[in-house]
Amino acid sequence: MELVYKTTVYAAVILVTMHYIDRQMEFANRLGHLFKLQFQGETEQVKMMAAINKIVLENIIPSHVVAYYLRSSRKHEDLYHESCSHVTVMFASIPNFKDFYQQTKANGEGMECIRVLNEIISDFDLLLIKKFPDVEKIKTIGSTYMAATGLHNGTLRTTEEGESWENNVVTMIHFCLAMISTLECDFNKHSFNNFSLRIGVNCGPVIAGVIGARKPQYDIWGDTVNVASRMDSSGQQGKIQVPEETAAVLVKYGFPMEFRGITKVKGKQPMKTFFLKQRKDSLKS
Ligand SMILES: Nc1ncnc2c1ncn2[C@@H]1O[C@H](COP(=O)(O)OP(=O)(O)OP(=O)(O)O)[C@@H](O)[C@H]1O
Repeated sequence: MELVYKTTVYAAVILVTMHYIDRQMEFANRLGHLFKLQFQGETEQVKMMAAINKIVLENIIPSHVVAYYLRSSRKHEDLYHESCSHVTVMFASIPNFKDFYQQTKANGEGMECIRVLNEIISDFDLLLIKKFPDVEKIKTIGSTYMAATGLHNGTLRTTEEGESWENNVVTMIHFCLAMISTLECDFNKHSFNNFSLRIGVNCGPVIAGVIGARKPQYDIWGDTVNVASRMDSSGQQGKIQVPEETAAVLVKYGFPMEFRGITKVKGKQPMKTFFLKQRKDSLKS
C-alpha cells in the first residue's frame, strides 16, 4: 500500500514538474517570438528612416555623392571632392525678372514675385525629375538656374562609336530647349508674362566637391564654370551662347549654330562664340 502511495506521489511530482517546465518553455518561446517581432519592427523602422534620409540627402547632393557619405568605411574627416574631366555646365538667367520684381504693398512687399519665381524654378526642377535624370541641378543664384551634366562617370552613354562624353553636351542642350519651351510657351501663356531665358553653356573639366559643415553645399569650380557663367552674362535674351569647342560638338550632332563673332569675355581673351539657331519645332517639350 505504502509503495503504491509513494509511486503515486512521485508520478504526481514528475507530472507537475514536467507541466511547469512545459509552461516555462512556452513562455520563453512566446517571449522570443515577441522580441523577434519587435526587432523586425525596429529593423523596418531603421530601414525606413535610412531610406528617408537618403531621399532627403539626394535632394541636396547628387546620389553618387550621397553613396560616398553613407559608406561605412568613410572616415569622418574625409572631404568629398572629385575631378571630372568632361562636364557640361549651364547658367540660365531670366534677365527681365529684375524689371518684374517690385516690392509694393499690393504684392505683399515682393512676396508675389517670389511666388512666381518659385513656380518657374519648380517647373525647371520638374523637367529634371520627369525627363532629364542625367542633368544635375547645382543651385539657383537669384533668378539664375545652374546645372551640369557628366559629373558622374556613370552618365557617359554608350554609342555606336563607344562611350561618349559628347552626349552630355547634347543632353544639356535638350534640357535648355525644354526650359525655354516650359518658360516661354507654357508658363508665359498661362501667367500672361513675357519672361525669357538667356543661357550660357560650356564644357570641359571641373572640380566637384561638398563644402561646409552646416548646410553643406555641393558645387563645382574651375575655368569651365567661369566661362559658362560668362557665356550667360555676355549672351542675349532668348538665346543659348556657347564657345567654339562646345559649338563644334553641337554641329557634329546636327544642331544648327550661328557665329556670333568675337565676344569680349571679362577676365579672358576675346573668344569666338556661337548662338544655337532655334527652330520653332525644337521648342516642343
Ligand atoms: N560655382 C559657381 N557658382 C556660381 N557662379 C560661379 C561659380 N564659379 C564661377 N562662377 C561665376 O563665374 C563668373 C566668372 O568667374 P571668374 O572667377 O572668372 O570672375 P570673378 O572676377 O571672380 O567674378 P566677377 O567678375 O563676376 O566678380 C563669376 O561671375 C562667378 O560668380
